Amino acid sequence: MGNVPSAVKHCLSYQQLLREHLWIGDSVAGALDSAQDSSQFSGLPEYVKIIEVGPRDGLQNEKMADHTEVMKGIQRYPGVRYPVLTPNLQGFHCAVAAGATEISVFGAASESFSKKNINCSIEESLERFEEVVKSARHMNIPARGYVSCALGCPYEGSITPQKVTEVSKRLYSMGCYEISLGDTIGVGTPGSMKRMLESVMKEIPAGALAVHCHDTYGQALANILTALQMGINAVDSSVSGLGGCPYAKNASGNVATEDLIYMLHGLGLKTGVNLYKVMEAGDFICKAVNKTTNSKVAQASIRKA
Ligand SMILES: CC(C)(COP(=O)([O-])OP(=O)([O-])OC[C@H]1O[C@@H](n2cnc3c(N)ncnc32)[C@H](O)[C@@H]1OP(=O)([O-])[O-])[C@@H](O)C(=O)NCCC(=O)NCCSC(=O)C[C@@](C)(O)CC(=O)[O-]
Repeated sequence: MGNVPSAVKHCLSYQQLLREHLWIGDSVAGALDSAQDSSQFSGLPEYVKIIEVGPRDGLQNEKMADHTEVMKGIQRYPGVRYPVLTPNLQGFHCAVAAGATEISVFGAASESFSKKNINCSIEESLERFEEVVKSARHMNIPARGYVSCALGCPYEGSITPQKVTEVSKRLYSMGCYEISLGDTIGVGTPGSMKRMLESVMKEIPAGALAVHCHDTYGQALANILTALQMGINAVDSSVSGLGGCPYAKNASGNVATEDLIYMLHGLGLKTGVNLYKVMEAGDFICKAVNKTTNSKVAQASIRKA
């Protein structure tokens, strides 16, 4: 990795740790001492897919080199997808050249956020995404779609469930296999999550939806539980709760992967992920970027040690 800056080196070893311990899915053995019982909750899925966004969302506020350098540096393993956010065709071609095996287009349900984040209107963004997703499909590269500001916008305040539904439907119709609904600034509550999902699920099946909850107001786990009860079984999270969006000032990171796993395993749901090994990855990356973990589970285990 000759001239790779140290932040990127950290990212590479971090990716490695996550791959080994999270994406490959070690067996879950005795992750929790507490009783595992989901019987009090109706409608929960048996298995929850966790989409680890730490290497991207978790580090996007850090001073780091371009993704090409990171993608070139990582060691590839069979069966592992290496997704990259691609705002336009230019980004798509760079990502493919760098070996991305999955891409995500990222739109918003708020005009103002769309303009700040990707410098175009919602309609223009959807036209660009059409081209990107079409190219991805030609190359058999799976495409995922994000809808930011699904529960509120840092510039416009509240966003209607209808708008979220409209943008999600367009992304789904163009061929995104999964739509991740982002509470970008973490202002949602179980009530607003339920209202938004009720609307979106009239157009898109639960199996093609994921939630992406930032934890600014401490509502992320409650919002995720609401989504699970409504039949969603894919959840984005970031190890140690690192991250935030450069265009959503004061928004905290995503829900911590450790806390999410703790809740899911406590409910008796399967994830295929070993909590302790994720905590090791969290400890590693926090030290590397000189941050304190936002994971309550990790904090509790530090206090216990
Ligand atoms: C989308 C752009 C690039 C438009 O930026 P722009 O300035 O409108 O682009 P442009 O087409 O006018 O081109 C200007 C220059 O940018 C270059 N350019 C054009 N496209 C690319 C590209 N893909 N990669 C590299 N370079 C690019 C292009 O080549 C040109 O270079 P020049 O000729 O001046 O040297 C910009 O606004 C941008 O980079 N936005 C991304 C910002 C970002 O990373 N935001 C955080 C992502 S996280 C998120 O959105 C939320 C999420 C997903 O986590 C979920 C949630 O929490 O809600």
